[in-house]
Amino acid sequence: MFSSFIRPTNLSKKVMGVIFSIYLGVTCLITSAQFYTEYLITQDSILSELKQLEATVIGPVSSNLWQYNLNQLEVLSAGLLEMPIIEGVHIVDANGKSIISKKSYAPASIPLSIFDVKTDLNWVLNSKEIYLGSVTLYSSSEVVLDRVLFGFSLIAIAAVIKLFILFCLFIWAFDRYLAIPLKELMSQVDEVQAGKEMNKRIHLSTVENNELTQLQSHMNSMLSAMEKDREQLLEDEQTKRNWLEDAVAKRTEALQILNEKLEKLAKNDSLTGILNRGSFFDSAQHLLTLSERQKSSASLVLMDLDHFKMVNDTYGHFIGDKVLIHFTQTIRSFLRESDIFGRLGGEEFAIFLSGAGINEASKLADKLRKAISDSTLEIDGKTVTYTVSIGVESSSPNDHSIDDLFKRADIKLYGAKDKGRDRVER
Ligand SMILES: Nc1nc2c(ncn2[C@@H]2O[C@H](COP(=O)(O)OP(=O)(O)OP(=O)(O)O)[C@@H](O)[C@H]2O)c(=O)[nH]1
Repeated sequence: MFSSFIRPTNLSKKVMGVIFSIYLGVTCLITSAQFYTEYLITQDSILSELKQLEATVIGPVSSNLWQYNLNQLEVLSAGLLEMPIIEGVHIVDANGKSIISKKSYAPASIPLSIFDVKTDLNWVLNSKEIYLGSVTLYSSSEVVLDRVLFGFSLIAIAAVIKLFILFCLFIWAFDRYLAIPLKELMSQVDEVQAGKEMNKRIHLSTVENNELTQLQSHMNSMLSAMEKDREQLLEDEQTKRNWLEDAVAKRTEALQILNEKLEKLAKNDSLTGILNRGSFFDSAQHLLTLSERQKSSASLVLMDLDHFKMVNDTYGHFIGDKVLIHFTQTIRSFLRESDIFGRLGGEEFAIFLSGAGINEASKLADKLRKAISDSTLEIDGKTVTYTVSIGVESSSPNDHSIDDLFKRADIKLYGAKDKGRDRVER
């Protein structure tokens, strides 16, 4: 019946159990003390009633005993036994011999306790008091209990009613001031825990300022501190992430630049910056295949500086290098974007011209030769001039490999050298 009334929490059950056990124990103790006190008071009142009775009957009993009228004594004692508070009557003579001994209860059902009042019987003759014996009236616990029972029943019923009313009031108060707010607090804590909103706070519907509202404000302070910490953590994490992304981006950029440099180094000649032998032949082969497919012509211009050893020997390697750079820059200024220019090694260079026939290539070669032989270099106060020999060869439909074209151009170049240098052979 109470299970729906009491909030189903272990705490409430435990608190109720403890409080009601204590309350029940205390109530039982007080009720027992009340009952015992009532018993003693009732017993005293019965004793005084017995004494009054004895005082009333002492005259007739003494008279009958003086006359030794046993029949009258029998009737008198039977009459006394009829009274509800008397359980027994005992009359003895002056020698202590029992004359009347009557009990209202059966020998098998002796009461728990028996108490009595005893009075001596005297007879006055010629102003002289003669001792006749004594009369004792008995009463018992049964009589006291009979009287007390009603009052005690009232006390017990009042105690049970009080207990029940207090029980209900306590449950209501416990529920109203503790169980409901606690349940509300728990459900809001669960909501905060389950939800993603960090700014959510606990808000109890009770407005009284008590330990629960203090707990609520402590919890809210804790939640605020947690939110602040979390925000700080997120901020730190974001800063770290930004720093990391920045570092990765910088490193990637550096790697890209390095890769480009490496690629350039692998493909280009370190002194002149134009394609090296390997890259030149790769690109030239690719373009030759393309020209072959497009059935267009292509030409290879092979160049070798004349008596370059002498330049080195005369001016030194440093100036020799400057001459190589000057040669490269001069040739490059005559070329188109689509032309391929490379250093094959030492002082030997080559140009691959896509879409150019032998005439066009020879014309260009002559322009180049003339530009070189006309140029004058002023280095460290020294004037240097030099020439170049050129062999020109155009592709034929049978040229699948750049090596074939190169071999033929090389022969032409040697021809130019043989014929006196500073010449173009085709
Ligand atoms: N300064 C410099 N000299 C180089 C470089 N590469 C090769 N040489 C020199 O170029 C010279 C080439 O000499 P040779 O092969 O005898 O040819 P040449 O003297 O030009 O004579 P011909 O080709 O017959 O006209 C050598 O002395 C090499 O040391 C370089 O990168 N820098």
